[in-house]
Amino acid sequence: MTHIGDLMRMAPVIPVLVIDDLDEAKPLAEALVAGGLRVLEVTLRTECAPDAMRAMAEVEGAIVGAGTVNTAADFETAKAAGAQFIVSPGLTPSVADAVTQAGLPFLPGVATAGDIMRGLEMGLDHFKFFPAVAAGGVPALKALAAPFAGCRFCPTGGVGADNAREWLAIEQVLCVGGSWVAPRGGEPEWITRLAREACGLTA
Ligand SMILES: O=C[C@H](O)COP(=O)(O)O
Ligand SMILES: CC(=O)C(=O)O
Repeated sequence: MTHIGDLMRMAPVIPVLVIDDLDEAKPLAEALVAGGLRVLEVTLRTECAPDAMRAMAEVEGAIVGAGTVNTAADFETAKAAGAQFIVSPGLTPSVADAVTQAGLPFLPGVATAGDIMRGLEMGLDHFKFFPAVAAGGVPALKALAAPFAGCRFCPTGGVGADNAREWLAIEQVLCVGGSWVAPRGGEPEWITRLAREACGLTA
């Protein structure tokens, strides 16, 4: 099984995608992969998200997972759509059990020390820090990460081209998540350019 840490190390940014129009899904994946971003999080926030995941998985090189997996039922939807990894804004036993039993890479959201401790009790040590800016920004994650040296993070929520480097400079941050690399309705050429710029963030 691919470990979530391996996916987090593939590029500095995991695009967080909200797809309204199924026809845009495959061109969007092509544009992001062309720009160097292969790990794609499709949020289950729109009706077409499961079909969008199926369409995007046809793109060579794309690794398509589901985000906004808030319940065990959402997990079943994601699994049926072929999700290769699972992202959740939070951490609950029902979602964590379902994902780990299925053996899929899992990136649950945490925002407090208690969240991280519950994750560690479940055998998890890679987390989304969400909502990154609203939960206190870079100083909050630095303080939170200090007692949990073995944990790794993907800050998401308010991260953009203007502040991503600051987050990526934190030793325990493997990548960031964000929607800025794929603005809704953006032209593919523009999205490829944004993806290339995102790939250069750790250069
Ligand atoms: O809910 C928001 C997503 O996690 C992405 O956040 P963002 O649009 O601030 O990048
Ligand atoms: C925000 C978030 O973590 C998600 O939609 O999965």
